[in-house]
Order: sequence, then C-alpha cells, then structure tokens
Amino acid sequence: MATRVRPGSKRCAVIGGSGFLGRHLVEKLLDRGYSVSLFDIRQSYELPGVTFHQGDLCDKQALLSALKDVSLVFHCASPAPSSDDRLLFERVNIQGTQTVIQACLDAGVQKLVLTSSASVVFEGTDVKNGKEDLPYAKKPIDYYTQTKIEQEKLVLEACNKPKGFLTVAIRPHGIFGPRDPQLVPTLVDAARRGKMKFIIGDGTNLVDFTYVENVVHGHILAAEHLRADSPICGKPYHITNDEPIRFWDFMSEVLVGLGYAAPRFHLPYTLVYGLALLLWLLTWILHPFMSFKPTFTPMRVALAGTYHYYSCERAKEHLGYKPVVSLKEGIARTVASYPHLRRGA
Ligand SMILES: NC(=O)C1=CN([C@@H]2O[C@H](COP(=O)(O)OP(=O)(O)OC[C@H]3O[C@@H](n4cnc5c(N)ncnc54)[C@H](OP(=O)(O)O)[C@@H]3O)[C@@H](O)[C@H]2O)C=CC1
Ligand SMILES: CC(C)CCC[C@@H](C)[C@H]1CC[C@H]2C3=C(CC[C@]12C)[C@@]1(C)CCC(=O)C[C@@H]1CC3
Repeated sequence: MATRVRPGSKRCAVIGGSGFLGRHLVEKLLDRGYSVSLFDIRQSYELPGVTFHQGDLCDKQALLSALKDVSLVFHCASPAPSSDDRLLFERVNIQGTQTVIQACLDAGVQKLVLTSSASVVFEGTDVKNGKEDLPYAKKPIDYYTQTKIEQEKLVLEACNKPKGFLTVAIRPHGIFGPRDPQLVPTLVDAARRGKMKFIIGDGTNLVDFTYVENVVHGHILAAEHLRADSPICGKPYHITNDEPIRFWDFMSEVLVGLGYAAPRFHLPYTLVYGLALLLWLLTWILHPFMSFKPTFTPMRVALAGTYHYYSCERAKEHLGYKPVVSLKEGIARTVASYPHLRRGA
C-alpha cells in the first residue's frame, strides 16, 4: 500500500477529463484552486494547471502514474451510449472500474467520486420524482445502462472507512450544455434530415435535463463533503436542474433557438416503439452485410415518450446542493454555443 496523500491536498485526478462533462469539471476545479491530473484515452485540449496522462483506464500501471500524489479522484469516463458495443461497455465500465478502484487503493487515494446515471433505475416506464431508494432496474434499457448499474455498485461497495477510502456516486440525468457531442448534435442531425416533425405520444411527459455546470457543482460538493463522519459515504445522489420539463418542450426550445421548426404532429407511443424495435431487429440481422445507425432506437423512443424525472432532495439535504444555472439560462447558453449547428449555417 502506498503512503496516503496529505488529506485536504488540492491535487485531484479526473478520469475521462477530455470528455464533455470531464472538461467542464476540470475547468471548474482549476477555478477553485485545484491542480488536476487528467487521465483519458485521448487528449482534446491543454490548460495550465492540468497534467495530461494518456491511457486506457483498464491499464492499472498507466492509471498509477496519473494518481501519484492525488488524494481525490473523479471517474467520469465511459464509452458513449451510442457506441452500442456490449463488450466495450463491460470491459471499460465494469472491469475498468474495478481497475480504477484497485489503482486508487494502491496509490493511497482517499476519495473517489463516480459519475453514474439516474437511468440506473429506469426500465422504460414512467419514473416520477424518483428517489435514490428506488431499486436498480431489473431490465435496464440497454447494455450501457446495465454496465452503469454494475459500475455504481462496485464503487459504492468499495467505500471502506477503516481503510480510509471513501466513495460516493453522482447520478445526473440528460446532461446538456456547450460542447456536448450527443444531445444537441443528434437533435439537429434529425431535424436536418426532416425527422423532427413528430411528437411521440401526447407530449406531456416530464423529463429532467441538467445543465452541465449544475452536474459539475454536484460533483464538487460531493467531493468536498466526503468525510468519514458524513452521511454521504457509499451513497448515490441524483443531481438534476430540479425543473422537470416536458421532453418535447425542451426539444422544441433548442430546435427553435437554432432556427428549426418545432415538432407538431403526434404519433402513438406504442406504434413508434414497435417500429423502432423492428428497425433495431433488422439492423441486428443485417449487421454482417451493412452498417446502419437508426435515429429512433427503442432506447431513445422510451426516453422521448415516458416520464423520467428524479428528486434531488437528498443532495439538497446532505450536500447543500442547489442548481447554479436555471434551465432557461442553460438552454440560452447552449443554443448560443452552437453557431455552426444553426439552420442554414
Ligand atoms: N451525457 C449524459 O447525458 C450523461 C452522462 N452520464 C455519465 O457521465 C460521464 C461523462 O459523460 P460524457 O461527458 O457525456 O461522455 P464523453 O464521451 O464526452 O466523455 C467520456 C470520456 O471518457 C473517455 N474514455 C472512454 N473510454 C475510456 C477508457 N477506456 N479509458 C480512458 N478514457 C476513456 C472518452 O474518450 P472517447 O471519446 O475517445 O471514447 C471521453 O473522453 C459518463 O460516465 C456517462 O456515463 C450520466 C448521465 C447522463
Ligand atoms: C431524435 C430525438 C427523438 C432525440 C434526440 C435527443 C437524444 C439524443 C437525447 C434525449 C435524452 C438523452 C439522454 C441520453 C443521451 C441523449 C438523449 C437520448 C442518455 C442516454 C445519456 C447517458 C445516460 O446516462 C442517460 C441519458 C438519458 C437522456
């Protein structure tokens, strides 16, 4: 076992720090006086105060050099859900997270903050104001979510006060903001291909979308409250904007803000879900001969047509969490950050 790093040291590591959330987290940590050891499979930027370590988190030796003299680790790396690659999710999110935990123990790290997902309790049916005591999904919506469940269990079970290793999991939902490679680009791509004319279901389903800076704020609060005498050790926390919005109103605000028309015509949920399932089956059967990625996957249809919003009361009570950017402001900042995705650009 390595020597423990001085508690209270402001040197931390961000695994997945080159990604969308990771980079916002790194930027805020620097603002708050931390120095950052960034570990990622790719380098996307350089900043003073950040030491970049390139490597795969399944490689313990590579991790160990990034964790030297670090007391606090944020683990926010994952393959993208859209990669739809079961073996990759298992290797990185499950085996890789075991490696991260072992490397933290070997390096004498004291605190590990995992970015989990509120979807670990979502089975494709309505969740209204879901609290952290909901059971994990027995039938998760996809392989990505299945491995996020296993990953969260591993990290929370690794919390060990006698060993001085404390863990906590943050469960954000529908993260959006500048530089997001997923939500806004997928939406705009669908709009440009004329696929955003329809509302799935009656359009009244409420959903959480969380501005990235609120997610970052939740992570830093969790790290700074993680002490042996605090109630947060080994627990998961929902972090949302605390402003559930109709899924289709959110999509419309982003689309209209970027100059596209809002969806108007309604289609029954079960019809679209059935079609998406059929399409998914067809792409699976045909995948040896052709590669085709449908826009409307069963997972996206379930997310677009059901209620899924979560209570962040526990985070408010234990972490003093309160969103720092409202949904309206978050949408305005996001829309302004994508001039290249505007209609006609
Ligand atoms: N975006 C969202 O709406 C939500 C995200 N989350 C969680 O938040 C976290 C961050 O997500 P987000 O920022 O959107 O994702 P990104 O894909 O933008 O960031 C993840 C980063 O991890 C890197 N990475 C992937 N595999 C490895 C590996 N084996 N070793 C080292 N680095 C690796 C990625 O590299 P590369 O790009 O090359 O794969 C990328 O730089 C994830 O854990 C995700 O599950 C939770 C809820 C909602
Ligand atoms: C084509 C449209 C019907 C939908 C376009 C937007 C979607 C790409 C996004 C709407 C909800 C998002 C979401 C995620 C990814 C992007 C969306 C499907 C996650 C699956 C990302 C990873 C998670 O942990 C959960 C997220 C839930 C919401």
